Amino acid sequence: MRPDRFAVLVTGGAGYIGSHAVLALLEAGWPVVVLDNLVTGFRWAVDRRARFVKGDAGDRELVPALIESEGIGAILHFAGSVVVPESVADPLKYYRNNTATTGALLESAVACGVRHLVFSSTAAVYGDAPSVRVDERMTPSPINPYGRSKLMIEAMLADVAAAHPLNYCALRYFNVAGADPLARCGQSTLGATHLIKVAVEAALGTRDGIDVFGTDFATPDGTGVRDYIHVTDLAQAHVHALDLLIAGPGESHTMNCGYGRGFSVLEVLAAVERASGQAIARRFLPRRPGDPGALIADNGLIRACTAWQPRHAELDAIVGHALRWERILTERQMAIG
Ligand SMILES: NC(=O)c1ccc[n+]([C@@H]2O[C@H](COP(=O)([O-])OP(=O)(O)OC[C@H]3O[C@@H](n4cnc5c(N)ncnc54)[C@H](O)[C@@H]3O)[C@@H](O)[C@H]2O)c1
Ligand SMILES: O=c1ccn([C@@H]2O[C@H](COP(=O)(O)OP(=O)(O)O[C@H]3O[C@H](CO)[C@H](O)[C@H](O)[C@H]3O)[C@@H](O)[C@H]2O)c(=O)[nH]1
Repeated sequence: MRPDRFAVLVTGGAGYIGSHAVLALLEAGWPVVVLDNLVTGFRWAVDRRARFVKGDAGDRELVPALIESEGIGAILHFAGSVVVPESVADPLKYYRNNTATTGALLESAVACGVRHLVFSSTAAVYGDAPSVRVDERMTPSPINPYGRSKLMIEAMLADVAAAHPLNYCALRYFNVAGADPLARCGQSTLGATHLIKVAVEAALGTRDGIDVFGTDFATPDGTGVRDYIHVTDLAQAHVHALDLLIAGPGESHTMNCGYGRGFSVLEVLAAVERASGQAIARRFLPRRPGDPGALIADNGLIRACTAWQPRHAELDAIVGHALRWERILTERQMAIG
């Protein structure tokens, strides 16, 4: 505990990335309050040392009351809708639950004098980037409503920080994967579409196999290349971002979160086969609409601005932890029947 410190509100703290961030904050000594409406998250995923409140991040009565009663001085804002194809089919859901909800959260934060906010942005803001390695100076150009809903929030944050005594870090996550190395939590999302999650499900037989979307990209083996970041390293980046906001002279930052290297779909499948000892059946299909061939983070900025030190960057570690968590989930589901 850091009794001299305020408490941190974690919206979406019952979700995949938020639940890992809660662990990182607790381990760094922060008192933590989680606010989550449980639309995709799980109450059991929240560490018992954190206070849990079920509710909406955009609730203009609940949030100010919570900020006042819990002594909240900073917000880590993970709550949102995250599925790209769904955002294409139902864009207004994304402008409501991402953009409008964050607007309401910011109103509460400003009204109550919250000074710091760390926001979950995404590499999806870059869209079809003109180069494989992207840095924060590139003009964002999202190609789907999900990315646009997040870029609108980045713009809103910049305006709010210019007008009020609140600074922020917008962290643009690349491809988040893996699970807590101590197996306390992991990705439990139902019907997930992320490659590593889908591949470990296929290895454990909870799905038949995997579709490989596109074999004709300008990449070494023709399949899509991504910068997979271990969720625990990403969670740690949030603790460093918070420290940066507190220490700094009120500046705000927009920073990539990735390792600066990429793996193809086939390399990921080979890693999952190595870790599980199971062959994964695959179908080769055309490209998914809107998929860039390769997307890799330039992470020079976060490395220069913070003391962030990735510890789990090896693909085998990311896949191994994801697989172990998937086994735990499968066993739990079998126990429930
Ligand atoms: N998973 C990725 O690869 C990835 C990549 C880039 C950015 N992000 C961003 O990171 C954040 C967390 O994503 P995740 O993968 O952990 O997703 P997730 O669905 O597991 O977590 C989101 C959490 O927010 C909660 N929630 C949603 N809307 C809410 C609301 N209005 N009020 C309160 N709680 C609400 C959900 O119940 C869930 O617990 C999201 O903002 C997402 O856009 C994720
Ligand atoms: O079943 C699958 C799933 C994925 N892929 C391929 O695997 C790669 C990674 O795909 P994911 O769906 O795991 O992730 P995306 O790169 O499409 O997008 C993810 O990372 C982005 C940032 O890089 C955004 O944050 C976005 O929200 C998040 O879903 C892509 O080449 C994709 O075509 C397959 O071949 N088969």
